[in-house]
Amino acid sequence: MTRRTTFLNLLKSAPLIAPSMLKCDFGNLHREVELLESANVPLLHLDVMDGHFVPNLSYGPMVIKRLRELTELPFDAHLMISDPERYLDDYIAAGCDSITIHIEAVPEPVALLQRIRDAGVAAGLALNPGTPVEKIAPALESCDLVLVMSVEPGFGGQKFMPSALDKLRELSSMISTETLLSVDGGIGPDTIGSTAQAGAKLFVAGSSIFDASDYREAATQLFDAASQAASASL
Ligand SMILES: O=C(CO)[C@H](O)[C@H](O)COP(=O)(O)O
Repeated sequence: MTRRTTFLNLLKSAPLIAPSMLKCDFGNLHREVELLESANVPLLHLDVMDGHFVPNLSYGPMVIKRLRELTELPFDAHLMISDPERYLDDYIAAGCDSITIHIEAVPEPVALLQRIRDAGVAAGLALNPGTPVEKIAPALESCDLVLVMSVEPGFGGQKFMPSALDKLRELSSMISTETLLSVDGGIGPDTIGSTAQAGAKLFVAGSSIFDASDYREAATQLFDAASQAASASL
């Protein structure tokens, strides 16, 4: 079984709440991972920023490799970087289970998505708030995951942009049922329901988990809100 197959199997347990490891306490990574495992989250979302594609820097493959030694939770890596093809092998070797690149960084992404799949890793494509869905349409068959940004990428703690809802609705009618539709930015108890109704299955949550005193309670609240909204829209 490849990492890609295991990652895609997660879809069966949707809604999936993915803590965004941009907002964690980097001085206590081991403790943070333990707390997230006790919170029963199904995966971790790793925000990789290069200070060039986005105006912020986070962490790279060395930190991810060390994190990999701390947990068996699947890693959903979101590369907010220019020239991802240059660094791809490092993220594969670091133990990522899915790797998402940005259409704004790779306007012709099919070959790179295929390279990710050939490495046995799930391939994802993200689009920024200002990018229309048509830009990624030709590449959708090469995607295991599609990530709709509901804030401008770069920082946690921003306000959810409702324009993401139309994109989620449009994409859910375009992708296969085996593709994970993901949303990232400003996801909390008040916003997750509308994104679940619009078709999202994987919800990246930073502030709404890491600013809470009890990660388990926060993740459960998000899971329940997404489940209720998803079943109400059936
Ligand atoms: O990719 C990101 C920012 O580029 C983060 O994943 C995202 O913003 C999560 O943080 P929050 O839930 O606080 O919005």
